[in-house]
Amino acid sequence: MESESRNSHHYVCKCFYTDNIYLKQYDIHVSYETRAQFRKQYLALLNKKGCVSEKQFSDVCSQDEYLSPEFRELVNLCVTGNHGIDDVIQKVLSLSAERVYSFPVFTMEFCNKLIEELTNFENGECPKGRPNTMNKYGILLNELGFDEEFITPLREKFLNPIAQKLYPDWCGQMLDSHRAFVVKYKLSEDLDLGYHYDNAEVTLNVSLGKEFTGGALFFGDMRTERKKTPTYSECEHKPGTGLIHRGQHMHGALPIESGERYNLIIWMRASSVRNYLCPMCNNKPELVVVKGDGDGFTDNTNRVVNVCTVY
Ligand SMILES: O=C(O)CCC(=O)C(=O)O
Ligand SMILES: [Fe+2]
Repeated sequence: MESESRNSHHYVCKCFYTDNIYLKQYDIHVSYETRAQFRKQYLALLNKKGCVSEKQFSDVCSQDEYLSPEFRELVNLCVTGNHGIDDVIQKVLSLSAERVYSFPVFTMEFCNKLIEELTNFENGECPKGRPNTMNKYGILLNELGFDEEFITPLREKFLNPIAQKLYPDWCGQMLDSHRAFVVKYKLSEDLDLGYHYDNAEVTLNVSLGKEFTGGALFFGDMRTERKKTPTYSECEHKPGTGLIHRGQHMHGALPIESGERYNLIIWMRASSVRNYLCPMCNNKPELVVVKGDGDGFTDNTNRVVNVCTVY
């Protein structure tokens, strides 16, 4: 029984990414690969259903238009044909740190809107949790109600196919939950982030802006492969662009020198691996029930440790 659940992966068919997309407003299911294909195939039908102006057509197309065109092309490459890791690596930028890649993710228009939302939330009265013990000014995206409508579909539809190609050895094909938050750095607030590894199998870190100098990420060794002479490389942030890396790849952030820096961090997790080995303590996890989403462990055994947790 145990080995069965250890080996059983979960799959979706490739068509999940492009077909059977329901447009509630027009009550039709469509396929969307490119805007040109979509226009050719559906414009007449949409016209009949009352989608008559160019603006209405653009609104229909814009469901994914917060994503940069290069990002959508990258995902398309990952889900169509039998492209291997080398084809995908050619489409992304390989950075100086080992197996750290960068690619455009969001449009700048979207980044600006997201920062505006985050600022409103920060200035509001709601009590706020913090993403982890290292950030005083971070914002957890589930507290903004962004998980269901934004991060979960982004992970399932777009990030999983990329992680699957780039990190098959880090369960890139089995990512089934996440913790998403925004970190913020500014001269009078948090300046930098200490050297650490993430509670994640694969991490995406997207720079949202605003304007800043300094604040580059630095990478060292993998947590479990510390070298005598540690490796060290720096990777700059570029607004709209994401960096993807293995969660266990040790890293930190250099001090910001001016301006304000906001980055969206998505720690992606695979229950199939962490259920057997906790990446934080390196032991078999002892499960403790918590309120909220927990850290990506699932309970196959019903063995839960009874301790008090402080929220
Ligand atoms: O400041 C950054 O861009 C990195 C943040 C980070 O590594 C983390 O929160 O895990
Ligand atoms: Fe990190």
